[in-house]
Amino acid sequence: MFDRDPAGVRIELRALTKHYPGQAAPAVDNVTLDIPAGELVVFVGPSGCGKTTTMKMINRLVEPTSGEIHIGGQDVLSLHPDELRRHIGYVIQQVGLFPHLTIGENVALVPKLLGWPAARRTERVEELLALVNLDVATFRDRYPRQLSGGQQQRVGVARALAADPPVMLMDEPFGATDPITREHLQTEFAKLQKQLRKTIIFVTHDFEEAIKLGDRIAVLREHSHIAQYDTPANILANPADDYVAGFIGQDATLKRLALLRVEDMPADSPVHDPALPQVTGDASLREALDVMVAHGTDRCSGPQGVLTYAGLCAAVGSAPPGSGTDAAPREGVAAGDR
Ligand SMILES: Nc1ncnc2c1ncn2[C@@H]1O[C@H](COP(=O)(O)OP(=O)(O)OP(=O)(O)O)[C@@H](O)[C@H]1O
Repeated sequence: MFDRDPAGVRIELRALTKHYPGQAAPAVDNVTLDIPAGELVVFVGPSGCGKTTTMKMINRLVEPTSGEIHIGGQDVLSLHPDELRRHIGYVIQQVGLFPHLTIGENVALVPKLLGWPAARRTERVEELLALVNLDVATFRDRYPRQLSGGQQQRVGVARALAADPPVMLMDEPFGATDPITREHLQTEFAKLQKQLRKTIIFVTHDFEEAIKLGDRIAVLREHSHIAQYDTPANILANPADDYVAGFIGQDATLKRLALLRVEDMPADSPVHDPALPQVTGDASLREALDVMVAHGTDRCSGPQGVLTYAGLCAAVGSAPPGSGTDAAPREGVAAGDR
């Protein structure tokens, strides 16, 4: 099996097609895509374009009509589907926790199927609940209905990671949670993936979520045709066509600022200034801009030095309003764009 290395393996889709019986057109038509080992690739596209069908062919919940799928060089269609699915983590919007099993039992489901001894399962449950920020003593013996939606989603992620699969498929995993919980789960999950480096395919309708989480984004049209497949920064800077630009919306510059970190910027002046509004090194440039706007100033200080509004503009290749020097943000420009 391809999971000897839990750190992620390459996935290759070759001319993958699904034609559901009785349908006039294929749901997925001739899709070829390479997903590099250890990367998180997001499928974004309108409802019905074939995102879920494409994903479900990878763990064979849907059987392809034609084409090939290789995971870690192994031909997926030659494997037994049940056996295959035990080695691929799967997280869905409806979570799918068993209501009559405790949280601990839910998380240990696949390890139990794989025949792990009880002591190893217990240890793994403790490790995983800690990993997704759930207190073991509080949650292990509760039932799913005793958890909030966000907590249940965390359990869903822990369960998918239980057998340390190199591949995870995630279908709108945070889609059913309220916006604040959702943002929190996204931030936690981004940190987790930095550490784990699984190969992940993540389906969403939400372009902001795609930008925040994706190493790469596949923007899909009808029949899963690929409109653009690139890093978030490249898609924001150079959308392939009007269709992709339509997904990005009006505020591409703000989205690009959200991708860049203060610590990755050359400071305009490399001396920390305690008198200015402060930002942390891991804050995004969008957060730095928010701090400037909130304080009505065109500069703030990170640990490595001073950042200016003109510097932020230069980082995303746009000219500051006014003269091109350190002009203060026009009132309403940043805030009104959101
Ligand atoms: N079991 C099925 N039988 C017949 N047609 C199906 C089946 N499942 C999906 N389809 C059709 O295939 C197309 C793609 O569906 P799919 O669920 O893959 O899209 P999606 O992009 O994931 O949509 P959404 O974002 O709304 O979940 C749609 O036209 C859908 O109606």
